[in-house]
Amino acid sequence: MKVAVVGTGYVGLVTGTCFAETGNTVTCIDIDEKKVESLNNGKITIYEPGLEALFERNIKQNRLHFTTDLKEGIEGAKVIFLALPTPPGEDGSADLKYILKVADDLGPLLKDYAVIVDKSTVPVGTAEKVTAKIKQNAKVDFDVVSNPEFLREGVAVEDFMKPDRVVVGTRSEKAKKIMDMLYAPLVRQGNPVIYMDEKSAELTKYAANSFLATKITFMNEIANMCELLGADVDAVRKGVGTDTRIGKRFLFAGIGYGGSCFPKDVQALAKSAQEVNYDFDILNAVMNVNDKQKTKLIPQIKNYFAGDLKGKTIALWGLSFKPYTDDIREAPALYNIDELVKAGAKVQAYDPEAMENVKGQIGDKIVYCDDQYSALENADALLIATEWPVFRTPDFDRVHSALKNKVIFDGRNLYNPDDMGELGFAYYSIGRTTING
Ligand SMILES: NC(=O)C1=CN([C@@H]2O[C@H](COP(=O)(O)OP(=O)(O)OC[C@H]3O[C@@H](n4cnc5c(N)ncnc54)[C@H](O)[C@@H]3O)[C@@H](O)[C@H]2O)C=CC1
Ligand SMILES: O=C(O)[C@H]1O[C@H](OP(=O)(O)OP(=O)(O)OC[C@H]2O[C@@H](n3ccc(=O)[nH]c3=O)[C@H](O)[C@@H]2O)[C@H](O)[C@@H](O)[C@@H]1O
Repeated sequence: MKVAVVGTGYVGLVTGTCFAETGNTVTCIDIDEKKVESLNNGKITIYEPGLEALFERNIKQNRLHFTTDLKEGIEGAKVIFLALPTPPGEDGSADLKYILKVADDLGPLLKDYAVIVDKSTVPVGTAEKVTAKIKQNAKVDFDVVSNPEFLREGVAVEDFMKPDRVVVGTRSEKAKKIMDMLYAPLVRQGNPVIYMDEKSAELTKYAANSFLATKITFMNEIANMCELLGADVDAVRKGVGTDTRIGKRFLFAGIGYGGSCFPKDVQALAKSAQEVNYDFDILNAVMNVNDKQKTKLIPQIKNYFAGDLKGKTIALWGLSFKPYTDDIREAPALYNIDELVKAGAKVQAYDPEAMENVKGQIGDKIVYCDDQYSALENADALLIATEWPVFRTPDFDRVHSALKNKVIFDGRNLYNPDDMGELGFAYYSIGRTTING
């Protein structure tokens, strides 16, 4: 099948590459000329494990193409995905300007029936809006389908190729048949394509992300209680997670959720609720708790240094919002950097993949180090913000001898507190015993 993907970012590039891998001929379209030039030169534009090999293979086999020209890109396409940004607008609601602009552009360009697919995360009613926009100028029949994406960055290829489920919102039998054909290779192992109306599909995406953000936040509050009551959040996590009604995943306490989606989608759902005069109280609490949680270790760091961080150097391990990605959108690390620098500290950071992106965003506000140990040179303390595997079993002797004060503030609960005590560290983590050193 011929497929077009408009917007070649995280979701668009993964969608395009994976559908090429299942035999379709795919053209990805983007307005970012530099991005398209790089992709056309065979240079992948995002770090995503496993994607590069598929990208290279499908380019070589002539199934994957890139262009900045929408008209050329959608030529002959039976399915046109919209994988465009939906950032928060000034009031927190999802800004649909990118989607509606492309919908406007698409109308006059359609030559034959096509299924236009909203892959972006969009509020309820967007499929209707996109339909109306395209209809203004379209001379042919078309359907607009909502097909939200549930992939996680860092495991995007696996999530895309073996989805738990695929949600498709459409009431058109014609569109349904085409979507069935496209997704058949991905749901072969028995995970379903769930069909529903467009509005329910749109809401499903916000419900899923908001529920997961709530689950994490609930555990973060339990962790905060653990600290006050002398309990251990890891034990509690195991104790509750083995109940299959609760499930083991997304119960890890830490310095809050970040990323390009949970923060914006929780906010957008809260805004949608407001628009229909509904007080979605839980979501407001989730946002408030997460805001506080991100910098939860800062008062403890300040306290350790008797309230004064002026002239102190803090080593920071991890900048991306989670491991296996170079994405720094809403990364808790950035909020901690702000607080530390504001308090007069110098930050020396290392991240396996995200340093270029951070440099692009905050420049020389911090020092960028070649590896995790250089970040410790002359540092007064170590703060861990992202659970990259390389931080899990470091050479603790090296860490110990490099740090001026033998203290670790661990925002991702990487180590066992007792072990840290035995190794001679003071150790602060989330929802567990503090080792005062
Ligand atoms: N990043 C993720 O893990 C996930 C994101 N989503 C949703 O998918 C959507 C896209 O997200 P990302 O891929 O992360 O965004 P992104 O920002 O990485 O990529 C969007 C791309 O669209 C391009 N673009 C903007 N206007 C355009 C136009 N008129 N024509 C062609 N291209 C245009 C941009 O240049 C950019 O390359 C959002 O709604 C997001 O909420 C959903 C699931 C997962
Ligand atoms: O809509 C989206 O963009 C995507 O958002 C999330 O995926 P992603 O943001 O890539 O990453 P997650 O693995 O969900 O992690 C999000 C944040 O939650 C944090 N987290 C996650 C799990 C956990 O137990 N504890 C926890 O603090 C992570 O550190 C990270 O900051 C969802 O998991 C995807 O299903 C969804 O498609």
